[in-house]
Amino acid sequence: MLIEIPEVLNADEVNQVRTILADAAWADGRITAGSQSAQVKNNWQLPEQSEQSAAARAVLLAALNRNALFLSAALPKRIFPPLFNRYEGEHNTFGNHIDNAVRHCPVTGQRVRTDLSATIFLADPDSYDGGELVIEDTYGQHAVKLAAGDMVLYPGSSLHRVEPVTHGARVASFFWLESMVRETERRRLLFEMDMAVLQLRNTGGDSEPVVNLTGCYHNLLRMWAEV
Ligand SMILES: O=C(O)CCC(=O)C(=O)O
Ligand SMILES: [Fe+2]
Repeated sequence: MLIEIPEVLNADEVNQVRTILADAAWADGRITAGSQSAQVKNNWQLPEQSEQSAAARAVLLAALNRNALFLSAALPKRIFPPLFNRYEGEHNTFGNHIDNAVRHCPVTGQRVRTDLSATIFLADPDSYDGGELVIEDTYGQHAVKLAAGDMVLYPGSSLHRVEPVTHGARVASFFWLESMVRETERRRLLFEMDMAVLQLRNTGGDSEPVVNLTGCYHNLLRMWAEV
């Protein structure tokens, strides 16, 4: 399941993050790549321990933690501290790869199973050419290029790539998370149920069947969640 979540960051927060990143020292993106993805990775990344990473990350994590759609779709257990990347010049790109299954976080010292991968776009899509995030799933390929502040969430098991950036600069945050519900299909079912219940509540209020359905949602979550 691929989910696009609009305006995770509002315009002020996008500007805040852009200002923080404006005078950051970018490093070779291969600093966090596994041996296979390092062969196809050609971009820039902010060192995860840098002051700017910490400041920009704080803005993002606050925004993620208040976003109901994100919380419902991801059911996060552990969020790997968001990283920042930049594709600019000499046709920066990141070829087909699947993200490492488990990541060790140098900031928290925790291991995170990458059930979900995420990108939050930070540059205006009109300001650069190329740079689509192409994600393959059982329904084919999806090319994703979103407005600044928007996020895409997709299963960590997906083959994906970033198309070459042929003009301008593509700046984004990317990260992984471990979900309380490991299986994509279970998570998807819960998300669809949550959204449907929300719609019913908004249109018809808390009728008895709606209360019962809400109970079913929580009882399924109780059955499947690892916390
Ligand atoms: O830049 C992106 O949108 C994704 C980056 C990516 O796939 C990765 O760093 O593993
Ligand atoms: Fe990736």
